[in-house]
Amino acid sequence: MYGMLYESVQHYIQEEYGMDTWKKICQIVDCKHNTFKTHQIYPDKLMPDIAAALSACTGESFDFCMNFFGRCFVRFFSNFGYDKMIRSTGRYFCDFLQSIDNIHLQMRFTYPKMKSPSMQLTNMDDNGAVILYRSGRTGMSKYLIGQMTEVAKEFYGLEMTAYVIESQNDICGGTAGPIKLTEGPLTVVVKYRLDFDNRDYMAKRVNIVAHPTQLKMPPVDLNVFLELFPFTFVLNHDMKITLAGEKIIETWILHNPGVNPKTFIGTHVMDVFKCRRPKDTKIDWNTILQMRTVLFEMELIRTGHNRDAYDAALNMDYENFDEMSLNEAQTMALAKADEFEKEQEKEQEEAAATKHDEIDPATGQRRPSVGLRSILLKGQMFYIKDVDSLIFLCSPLIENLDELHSIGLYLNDLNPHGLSRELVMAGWQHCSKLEIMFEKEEQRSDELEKSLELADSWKRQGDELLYSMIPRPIAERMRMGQEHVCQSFEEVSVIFIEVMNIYDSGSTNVQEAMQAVNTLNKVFSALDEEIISPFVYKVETVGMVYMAVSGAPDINPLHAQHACDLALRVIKKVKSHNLPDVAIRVGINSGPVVAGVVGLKVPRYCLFGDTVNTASRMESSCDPWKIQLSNYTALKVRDVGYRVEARGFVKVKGKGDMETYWLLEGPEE
Ligand code: HEM
Ligand SMILES: Nc1nc2c(ncn2[C@@H]2O[C@H](COP(=O)(O)OP(=O)(O)OP(=O)(O)O)[C@@H](O)[C@H]2O)c(=O)[nH]1
Repeated sequence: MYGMLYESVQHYIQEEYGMDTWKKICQIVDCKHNTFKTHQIYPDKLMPDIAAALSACTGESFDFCMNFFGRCFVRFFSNFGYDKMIRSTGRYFCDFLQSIDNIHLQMRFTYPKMKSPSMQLTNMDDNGAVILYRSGRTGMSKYLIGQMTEVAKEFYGLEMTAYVIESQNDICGGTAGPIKLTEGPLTVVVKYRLDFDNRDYMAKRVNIVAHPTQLKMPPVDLNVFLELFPFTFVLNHDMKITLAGEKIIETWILHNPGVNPKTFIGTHVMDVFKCRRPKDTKIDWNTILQMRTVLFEMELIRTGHNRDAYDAALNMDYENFDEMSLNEAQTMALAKADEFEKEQEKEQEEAAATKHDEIDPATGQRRPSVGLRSILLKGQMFYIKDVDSLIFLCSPLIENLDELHSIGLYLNDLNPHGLSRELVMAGWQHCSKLEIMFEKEEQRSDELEKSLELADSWKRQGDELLYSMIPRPIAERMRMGQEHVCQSFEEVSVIFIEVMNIYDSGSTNVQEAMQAVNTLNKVFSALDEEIISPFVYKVETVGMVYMAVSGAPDINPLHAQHACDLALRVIKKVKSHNLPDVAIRVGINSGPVVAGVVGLKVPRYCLFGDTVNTASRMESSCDPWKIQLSNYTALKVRDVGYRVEARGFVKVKGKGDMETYWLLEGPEE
């Protein structure tokens, strides 16, 4: 389904439910698109999936969400100026309801691959109407109610309520997916009752009094129609073709070279046509009689595709054929067809031999498939009382000159007054203009996609940098606008790790300094790898000292154990690096601290209090490759299985004699 529908959904979900809800929905439906491209096609199931996700996020029902999306679409397409098109469909809401098919048809140059639904107004009265919706997509039936409700309100000032009278295959679609009971695509058929004030429209219909001169009009000779609409055909009650325009017969011969042209007349319509729209329509007299306001699309069945046989068949003067010579013409046409087939096979072998590219280097376009494309006729079935027949007043649906050629037709085959030519030429110009526009749009949206990705990566890098200076929970609070983030913690464990013998600060040797920086970087990177948030948080590095904390900013009752685990891990890890002469020593102390972000230019998360000073002393008075715990920390972890050894009383600067412990190992695994 085209991106335009998804753009409207994304726009209004973000506007009415917020960006976070939209992000959550994208996560749920695994949608990778930051934006949707208007003219790009996306999976149909995404629409019901997004509705199911919105329903899960908001508690609204699935139907409510699909109805909401339908309303979003109508509100959104005004951005493209389509509201003017809706307003011009007719004075009354019923006029609009009968023009929806046409609206989609007129948009087929802009959305060439559109598979739009078909709508048929089957009944009207003062209080509303009944409309029949057919589509190859599941899950859109409530979407349509939203669209019609919004159009009725926005463009006709009508309050409309709609409900489903009966339906077939109207299942929700989406990833859960329709359970395909039958092979091939499902056709969804839904009949709605629309309740709205329709008195004006009904009154208008009654008041149109035919002018007296119109009352006694002479019947029109059907051949006039066939001249005006050379692709037209007439059907009797058995739905057999009783009359046909010159061009439809010619085209049928062209597409069915071996068949006797005379057989076209008298054949059942469904033996020579496929009904493309409305889907799955029963082609019988009574059904079609009910569908006079519906736009039909009939595709001519073709059995063959060769020009020469056509010329041969066309140049035959069938009028004077008796049965025998008629077969002669057929034989000749078939011989021509065989010849053509052989030529084609030879050409394809040559093409295969010369690595015939699918893409024509001259135009960069895919080479058209050899042979003729079938022709699609669009029109309405009218009942002509005088001859008690149905006439299919139609024109060929041809988008551009390439398509005209691929069907084997020329501009002068198209009826001059039927606007088909103008449409083809306009379509052709429109398409080429559109192609340029699409390319530009593709380019712009690719650039937008790239800049969004770049912005994303910068944001990620910025976040990483920020989180390296400030713990994530603190950064999020500051991002939400919380000013001075300062907190006191009853008890944390502070860890100081010093890298020793790495550099003689008195030395002036640059080489040594460079070497020291490299080694320090290796050791600190190894320490960084052991920091597992939210259990332990890296606070800072000052010179050769690496400071960490457990129990802030995330409260953590096991802070002492996590601090000791970190210490044991880093001793083991740095030892495993076997860096010559390098050693580390670790000091840990537990107690209360105050923590907060200080500084504007380079904000830092800092800890304050005597607990920090003591932890630092535990490190600075520790032996290489050892972990020294304060008395308080040692008693805390000894009770939970950590092996500690009393070091005795240590003279600690600014603290006097302190009883400290060595940490030997963690609890038995
Ligand atoms: C000028 C306005 C409109 C434009 C440009 C437009 C265009 C489209 C496009 C591009 C699609 C997607 C089809 C596909 O990707 O295959 C679509 C689908 C659809 N349109 Fe329209 N449309 C318009 C007005 C309307 C209105 C007014 C209604 C009904 C009140 C309507 C009913 C639908 C429905 C129900 C679908 C869903 C597809 C389905 O059910 O199979 N459209 N339309
Ligand atoms: N890296 C780091 N070290 C700290 C912090 N707070 C205190 N210290 C260290 O803890 C030790 C004890 O601090 P104090 O009791 O204030 O001692 P001081 O007199 O300021 O500093 P010294 O000259 O080392 O005695 C000192 O070595 C400080 O450098 C801190 O937030 N970060």
